[in-house]
Amino acid sequence: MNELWAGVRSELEARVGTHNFATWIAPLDLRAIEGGSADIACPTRFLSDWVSRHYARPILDALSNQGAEVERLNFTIATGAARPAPAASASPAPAPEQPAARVPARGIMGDDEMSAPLDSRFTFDNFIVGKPNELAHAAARRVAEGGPVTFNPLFLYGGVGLGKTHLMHAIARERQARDPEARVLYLSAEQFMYRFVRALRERTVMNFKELFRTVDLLMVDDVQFIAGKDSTQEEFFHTFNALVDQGKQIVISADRAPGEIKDMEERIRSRLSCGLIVDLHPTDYELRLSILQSKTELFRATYPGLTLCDGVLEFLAHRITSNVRVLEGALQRLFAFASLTGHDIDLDMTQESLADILRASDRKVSVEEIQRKVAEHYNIRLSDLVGPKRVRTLARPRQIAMYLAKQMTSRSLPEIGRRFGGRDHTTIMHGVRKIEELRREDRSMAEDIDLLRRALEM
Ligand SMILES: Nc1ncnc2c1ncn2[C@@H]1O[C@H](COP(=O)(O)OP(=O)(O)OP(=O)(O)O)[C@@H](O)[C@H]1O
Repeated sequence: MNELWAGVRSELEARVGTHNFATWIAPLDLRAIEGGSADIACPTRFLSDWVSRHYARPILDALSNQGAEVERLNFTIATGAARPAPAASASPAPAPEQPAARVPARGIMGDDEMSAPLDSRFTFDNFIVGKPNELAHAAARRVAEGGPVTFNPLFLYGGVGLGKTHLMHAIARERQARDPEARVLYLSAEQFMYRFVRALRERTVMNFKELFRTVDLLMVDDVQFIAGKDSTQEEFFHTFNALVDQGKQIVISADRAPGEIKDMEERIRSRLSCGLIVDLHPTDYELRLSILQSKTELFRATYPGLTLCDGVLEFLAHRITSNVRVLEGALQRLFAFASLTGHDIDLDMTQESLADILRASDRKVSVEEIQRKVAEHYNIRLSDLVGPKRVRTLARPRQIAMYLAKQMTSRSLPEIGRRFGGRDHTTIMHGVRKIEELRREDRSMAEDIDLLRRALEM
């Protein structure tokens, strides 16, 4: 069934175009074919209505071309069972302002193939800065300016979809714009490995080495990929050292801090830790709202005349906390639906058309898990965490647990209060506000909370 559906999907993608495919077909899943009827799971009623009205014929044709005898499509609404919707997909949703232009960075030594394409949307101008990413942004800007190398490497890390690649592309683009002669090389660690393997196969390792050792700025995205790949790590290590020795800037990104990358050789970890290590923290509400506001301006230019009702962006910023890519995809889908149906983008339409994304974003961690984790982290007893004692050593962790419970679960304040030994909702509100305040003022407190949040999200 999977193979058949994969064939149907690729045929449909070619027939309806990437954008329509991502919006309408990607969220569908073929479950069974019986008695001439194909059972297709679909995340929302809205989507199934639209697909059955507009895409039934292409789907039937594609099924038949793949050898399946199907006369009817039967859509069922499957909670949380669909394939990733476009918003949650691995590749960024094409932004409206430009047709996702990917242009190669100026390659080193005239070889354009060496540098991976840069996404023209990933610029500093399009990067929204907030508390969670301000340090990463400032460091990226500093590197993009060029001049004497002050920290080497710049190591950017953070969870999925928080803007690492965006910043890397922005650095490459800006640096190249400031200094057209500079040899800037941006590529993923995976591409580094493939190029190295190809050089081994084609016996062109000397050329490979020369190319990589003569760049002015080397940027390697998702470096965790080479963990456990011995000869690639070895080559990476030598490239790294050669460039550092020549005073050339290196920028690295990864999904975690150097010390936490498993199967990475110790000497590489230690090299990676030598420069500036900057964490892109999970987004907060304010940053999500600013990003949504900025992306909305872009969408308005592509879909003029659509009405976006009050409260929709706030609702999205509140409910979709996972990552910016999902947030962007959600907005993209809303505008696409609205332009096709002529509806205003209001809360009802948002809830209906994004039901699958909202469900997936529902925070699944429980208040009890949060309490356990916080108690463990501060080395106090769970019974003390929820109990009545007011000493500071218990009260602060308790307020942190209340804050996380508010942030990470959909429980109301009274519900949280009940789970904290029957406390009143005003006590919970006070605790949440206190921590919000402390987070802003006290960096180590903010880091502690982020650490706990990440541990709970794992
Ligand atoms: N602060 C921001 N302002 C504007 N757009 C952002 C911001 N952060 C992330 N984005 C957007 O979110 C999407 C995902 O970002 P990006 O690809 O850079 O994430 P990443 O951290 O590299 O994730 P991954 O680990 O999956 O590679 C991109 O479209 C990017 O433009």
